[in-house]
Amino acid sequence: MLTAVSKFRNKSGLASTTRVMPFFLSTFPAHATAAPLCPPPSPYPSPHFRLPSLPRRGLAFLAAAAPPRALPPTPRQAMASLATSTAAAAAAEVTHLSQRDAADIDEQLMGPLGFSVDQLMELAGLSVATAVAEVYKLSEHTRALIICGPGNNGGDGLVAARHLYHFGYKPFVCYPKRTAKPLYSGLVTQLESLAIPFVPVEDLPQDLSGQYDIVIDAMFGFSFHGTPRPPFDDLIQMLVSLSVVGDSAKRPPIVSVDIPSGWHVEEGDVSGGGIKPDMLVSLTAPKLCAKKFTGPHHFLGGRFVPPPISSKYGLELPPYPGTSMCVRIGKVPSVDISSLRENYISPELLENQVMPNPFDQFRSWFDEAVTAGLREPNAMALTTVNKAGKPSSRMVLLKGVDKQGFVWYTNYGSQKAHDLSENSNAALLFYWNEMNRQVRVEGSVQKVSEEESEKYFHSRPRGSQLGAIVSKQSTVISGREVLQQAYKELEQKYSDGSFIPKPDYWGGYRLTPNLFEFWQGQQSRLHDRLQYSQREVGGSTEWHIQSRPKLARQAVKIAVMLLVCLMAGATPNSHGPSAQDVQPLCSMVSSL
Ligand SMILES: NC(=O)C1=CN([C@@H]2O[C@H](COP(=O)(O)OP(=O)(O)OC[C@H]3O[C@@H](n4cnc5c(N)ncnc54)[C@H](O)[C@@H]3O)[C@@H](O)[C@H]2O)[C@H](O)CC1
Ligand SMILES: [K+]
Repeated sequence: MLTAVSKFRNKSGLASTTRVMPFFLSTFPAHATAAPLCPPPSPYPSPHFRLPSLPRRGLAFLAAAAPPRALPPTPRQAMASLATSTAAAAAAEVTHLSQRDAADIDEQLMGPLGFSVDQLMELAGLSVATAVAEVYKLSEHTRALIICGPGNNGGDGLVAARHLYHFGYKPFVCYPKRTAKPLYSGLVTQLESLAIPFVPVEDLPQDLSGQYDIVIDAMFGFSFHGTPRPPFDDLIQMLVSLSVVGDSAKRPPIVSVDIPSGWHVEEGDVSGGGIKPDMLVSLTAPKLCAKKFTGPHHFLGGRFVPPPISSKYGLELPPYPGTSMCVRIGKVPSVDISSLRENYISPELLENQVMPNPFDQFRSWFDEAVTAGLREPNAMALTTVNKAGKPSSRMVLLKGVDKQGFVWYTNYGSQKAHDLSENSNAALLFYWNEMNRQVRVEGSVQKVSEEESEKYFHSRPRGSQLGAIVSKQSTVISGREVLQQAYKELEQKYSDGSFIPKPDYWGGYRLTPNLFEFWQGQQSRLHDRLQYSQREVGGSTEWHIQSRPKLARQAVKIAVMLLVCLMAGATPNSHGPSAQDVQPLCSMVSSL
């Protein structure tokens, strides 16, 4: 039974992250065998419980099983990936503003369009914080130094500092030229109430690398002109020296808000000796200097541009994905795959905590995955192997599970069906990323009865029934229109709501397991793994559990015993160690 759920940590992007699994306190009730897949409280009917219909992708040119969509871990992650995909397409069309147009837009927004500076600054600062959090994960970039200038760019920095604090970062603010206006003093008071340290310029170390994991440059925005005056000249130089450190992994990344401070708003880094930020968060629309930005992460923030501004200035801006406050623009950086690393933090998975029957254990984890709001937790990778020993995998949707096995439906003319007709052995894999959990199931596969397939077929929406008839899986067709045309014709044929017969070439399969493996990711790759295999005991088959950590502990015990013998100089011919010698080591072994 699920008794506690906490929010999942975000996982995505380019750096290592720590994922904390919500803590599930499991009590394993005796009735668990009869627990439903979804929703949890109702009993599950025989022959197997049917999962509710979930949305499927459209049919491709090579007609294929409708694969489940990828499981997006959190809405924010989904947004992040969408942001990334939107970006490439949009990059070419994004409008870049002149200094004058940027100032004009500002005036329009805060004049006839009814915005206040506080509002815009809040949205701008929030965009900066969300863009930073999307790229620079908390686990590796905790300490953030935000250097704020005297104008609104500095105000954006103060707001971003507050949001970063609430996201879990540890902000430090350097704000040498404070502005007396209530808006700014309010922002300072808010930061003080969070005990965010304000660092005087003279207390900053010459080399910022040791003390901060990320530096946010919020000194100057689009109203900057000339050359920077003290103390910003020195601060900018500090960031310049930081950005020339060769190995970017060894220094904190620099994030510039709207304009890399000190750059000409339209011409960019004219002298070539200016800041070279790793990330630029353009606000409202990128300014002309952003064309000279060569860092890996260019984002757009300030999701407040109303249509009158867009049309007046002919703004072409990328759409913001979902509810995101920022969108990546520009080239998507190539990721070093080997650096993608998760540190899993989960409750322990111990032998004495799981149910003796793996079907019950599966149901318990499945119900927890559903309750935790995972998308399509019934998506599973099905691996089949043909008679030549060639394996192939694809995602399918589990449609039912009971003590007889795992059921899914498909076209009997598909590749998987062909493989299964030659070799009934198959494997299933469930991967519940956000819960740091994976379940492997292996066994043999048989077709379900025609009656069972009929029953399920007619429980599906009529559209899916027609889709199953139209889709001749794994056959090459000349185009999508062929399917659409066939679908249309069938739709017409059955427009009177009459009975749609199940085609012979469509039906279910059931995998009868002989092995289950439950995996739970743990810190430092010391994952928990419990395997259930079958054993013949007194003429009947029983499930037997083995755990990897247990095996590892046994190995350690043996090694320590061996050490005891070696230390005591024991050989087959010697008398071996005395009881006194062995006593402390034996206590150690038994405590393992
Ligand atoms: N509509 C929007 O796009 C929004 C933008 N926001 C942010 O506001 C800045 C622009 O703010 P603004 O106050 O006009 O100017 P700056 O912050 O760039 O700085 C002005 C400030 O700096 C001083 N200054 C100018 N040049 C120098 C120099 N050479 N040396 C020293 N000091 C200099 C000047 O005297 C002023 O005091 C925009 O970029 C966005 O970041 C809003 O927050 C949201 C709406
Ligand atoms: K800036």
